[in-house]
Amino acid sequence: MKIAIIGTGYVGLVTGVALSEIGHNVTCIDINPEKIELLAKGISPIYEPGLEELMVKNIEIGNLQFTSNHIIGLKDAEVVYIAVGTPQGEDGAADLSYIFQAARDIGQNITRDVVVVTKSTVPLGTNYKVKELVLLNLQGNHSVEVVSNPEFLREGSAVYDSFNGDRIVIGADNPEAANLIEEVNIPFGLPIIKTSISSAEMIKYAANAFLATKISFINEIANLSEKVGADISEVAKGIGQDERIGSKFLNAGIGFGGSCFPKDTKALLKISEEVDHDFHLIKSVIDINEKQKINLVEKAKERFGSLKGKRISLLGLAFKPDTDDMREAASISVARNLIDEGAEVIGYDPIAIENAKKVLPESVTYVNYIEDAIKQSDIVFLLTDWKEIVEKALILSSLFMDQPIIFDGRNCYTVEAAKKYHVEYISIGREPVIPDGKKESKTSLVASF
Ligand SMILES: NC(=O)C1=CN([C@@H]2O[C@H](COP(=O)(O)OP(=O)(O)OC[C@H]3O[C@@H](n4cnc5c(N)ncnc54)[C@H](O)[C@@H]3O)[C@@H](O)[C@H]2O)C=CC1
Ligand SMILES: O=C(O)[C@H]1O[C@H](OP(=O)(O)OP(=O)(O)OC[C@H]2O[C@@H](n3ccc(=O)[nH]c3=O)[C@H](O)[C@@H]2O)[C@H](O)[C@@H](O)[C@@H]1O
Repeated sequence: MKIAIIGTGYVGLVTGVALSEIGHNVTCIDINPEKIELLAKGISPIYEPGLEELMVKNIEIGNLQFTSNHIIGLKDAEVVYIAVGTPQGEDGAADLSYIFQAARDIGQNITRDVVVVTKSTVPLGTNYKVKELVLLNLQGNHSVEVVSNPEFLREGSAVYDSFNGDRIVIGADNPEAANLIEEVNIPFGLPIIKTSISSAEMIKYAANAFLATKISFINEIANLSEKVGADISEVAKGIGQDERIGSKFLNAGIGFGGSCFPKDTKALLKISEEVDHDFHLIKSVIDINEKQKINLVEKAKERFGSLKGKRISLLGLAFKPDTDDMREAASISVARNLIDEGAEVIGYDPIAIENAKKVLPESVTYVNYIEDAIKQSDIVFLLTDWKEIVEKALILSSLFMDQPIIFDGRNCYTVEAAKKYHVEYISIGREPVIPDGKKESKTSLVASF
């Protein structure tokens, strides 16, 4: 089938590549000409494991094209996906300006009957507005249907998720349009759930809000556990074994970040306010998360009294491992707060440094190797559990720091491991580890590395 995708960000690009991989002829359109130039050369502008290889393969076999020209991209398209951003607006509601512009672009440039599929996360009722706008801008006599097809991929495993997702939601009021989009998706071999447009729009917000709630819940239990002498790792294991609860998304830490949970929880709150619904729970989820982001800074202040002049390395700057996305990353609030306290901040990330430079305070300095970050530090903050960081931070701190101390925002190590390496170790929802006895010799540490 001939498909056009508007927007080649995390969602649009991955969707375009995945649809081309299952045999569709896909043209991805973006208003950013630099992105399109890179993409046309087979270079992915984002770091996403496995994406570039699949993209190059489908460009070569002729299933995948890129353009910044809507006239070229929309010509003859039978299905048009909207995958533009819906960032948080000033009042917390989703900013729909990119969605509405995409709808106008579609209306002005389609050359045949189309089904418009909204992949972007949009508030209730948006799909109807999209249909209206497409029709209003239509240049010919074409029929237009809209389908809500929310996306559930996670950054860092977006390609895997596209082919292994738990479900595909198709929300449509018109059964023929729903059937067409089902046909597009059948080769994925995933369960398909058909709903009304409004239910599909709500499913996306409800899914993200539920996951965010699970995280804020476990973070509150972690904070309480610290005060009463329980250990959150044991508690999470104990409750996660109950199939009704499930073990996923029970990792306590420094709160959820990223391009979606923070904005989607706020957008859901706004949606509720607009219909006079007092959504108390989601308000608490957001508040808990705000506080949780600076949990480690508070702990460091308590431990040292003052952080003035302390050299603190932040290990992991992206909002989660395996991505270069810095949107709402915990490192942003942590760096700002540490600098306000007079600390010197050193940043390290395996992939996200260039993006981090655009959003972290100017006074942050960066190093290209984790070894250098730790060697220069009085205190280590572990913020993102990249595999490399987890493998190296504990042992390198033990090796290179005079008085090794790690504040771990992702609970990467066991208490036993911290004790073994004689590292002072402060994590979330667990007893701090205060090292006792003599540190192992450097030779024996190097040997075990
Ligand atoms: N990032 C993620 O992991 C997920 C995002 N979503 C949702 O998907 C949507 C897209 O998110 P991202 O891919 O992260 O956004 P993004 O900001 O990375 O990419 C959006 C792209 O759309 C382009 N664009 C904007 N207006 C355009 C127009 N009129 N014509 C052509 N291109 C245009 C921009 O230049 C940009 O490249 C959002 O609603 C988001 O909430 C849903 C699931 C996962
Ligand atoms: O709508 C979206 O954009 C996407 O949002 C999330 O995906 P993503 O933000 O890429 O990443 P997650 O793995 O969900 O992590 C989000 C944040 O929660 C944090 N988290 C996650 C899990 C956990 O147990 N604890 C925890 O603190 C992560 O560190 C990260 O900061 C959802 O998992 C996707 O299903 C959804 O499509």
